[in-house]
Amino acid sequence: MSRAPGAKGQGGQPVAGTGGALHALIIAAHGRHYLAESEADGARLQCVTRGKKSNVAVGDRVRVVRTSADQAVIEQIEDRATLLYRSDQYKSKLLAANVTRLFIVVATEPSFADDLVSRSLVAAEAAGVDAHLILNKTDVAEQLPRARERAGVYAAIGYPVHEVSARAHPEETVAALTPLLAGQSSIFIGQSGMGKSSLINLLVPDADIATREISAALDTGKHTTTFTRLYHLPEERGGGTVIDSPGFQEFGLYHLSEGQLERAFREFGPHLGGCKFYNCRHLAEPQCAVLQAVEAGQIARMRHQLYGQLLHESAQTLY
Ligand SMILES: Nc1nc2c(ncn2[C@@H]2O[C@H](COP(=O)(O)OP(=O)(O)OP(=O)(O)O)[C@@H](O)[C@H]2O)c(=O)[nH]1
Ligand SMILES: [Zn+2]
Repeated sequence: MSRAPGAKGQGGQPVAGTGGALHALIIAAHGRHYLAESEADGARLQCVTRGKKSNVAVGDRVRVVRTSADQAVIEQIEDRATLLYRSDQYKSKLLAANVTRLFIVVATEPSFADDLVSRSLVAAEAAGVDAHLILNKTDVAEQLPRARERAGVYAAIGYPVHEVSARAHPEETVAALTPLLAGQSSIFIGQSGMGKSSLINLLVPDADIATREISAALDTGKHTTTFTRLYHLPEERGGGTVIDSPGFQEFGLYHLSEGQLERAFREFGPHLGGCKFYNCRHLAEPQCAVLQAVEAGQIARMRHQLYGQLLHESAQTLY
């Protein structure tokens, strides 16, 4: 499949006989190339944006104008219910749009990073997305108590933790996760090796075929796991969609303001307002209710340290 000289060559004008604007859902993104699915008939369209804009995310609902049978230009992004993104000092990167639920996949082994889990939770809070943890590989018995204890820190502050084993108990895993996914627009994120692909393959029976099709349409060559894509869940299990994002090592949140950060640590909530200074940053101020809660063991030190790190990062943005 050749890629659109499309937009540029034809000035983005609709091709005669291909119809006018269409509503479509972005189901994959690879650099500035997107794959959209027509809401009318499910047709797949390779899309580009006008000019150098790259502010489109998987999960976006867009209005496109066809430039050929299978190519289109994105004209407009519909209002988003939610937008998840990460950022570094220099720029931000859209992760997914219109997601209602985020699942962070962790496992008994390899060991997971609290830093990445907490950053994902902060991103979810800031975006207004409901967040859950999936603790996979419960069959690895020796590591289970420790992993449970570590996941328990998140359960204690209100994030549901679902224990599954994609390999040893696939049917139970599907049964446990299906009601959580039905009718939702979900995203799965996780470090490499946690079993995210194994879970997606259980939940989306034709995920491999769909990925190959998307990869071919986007012309990504061998890099099949380096792009974010959206799958439809089987109707007989209640439908919904799930976005699989490639694993990443870093989850920068430089774009969040101090106020957003304070609110994104939900266990700080009951203590906010109890500080001596109304503009307390909860770092080293005297009579800070948050610091007192850390000392009293009511707030996990690890979480407070990350809060401090994120405040530091939010002061570093160059954009
Ligand atoms: N013991 C055990 N192993 C599992 C389970 N689920 C997945 N694995 C194994 O864990 C390894 C990683 O699984 P993947 O599904 O490839 O993990 P991933 O998180 O998608 O990792 P990347 O593909 O690197 O992003 C594979 O060898 C799986 O067979 C489980 O429930 N129990
Ligand atoms: Zn304070």
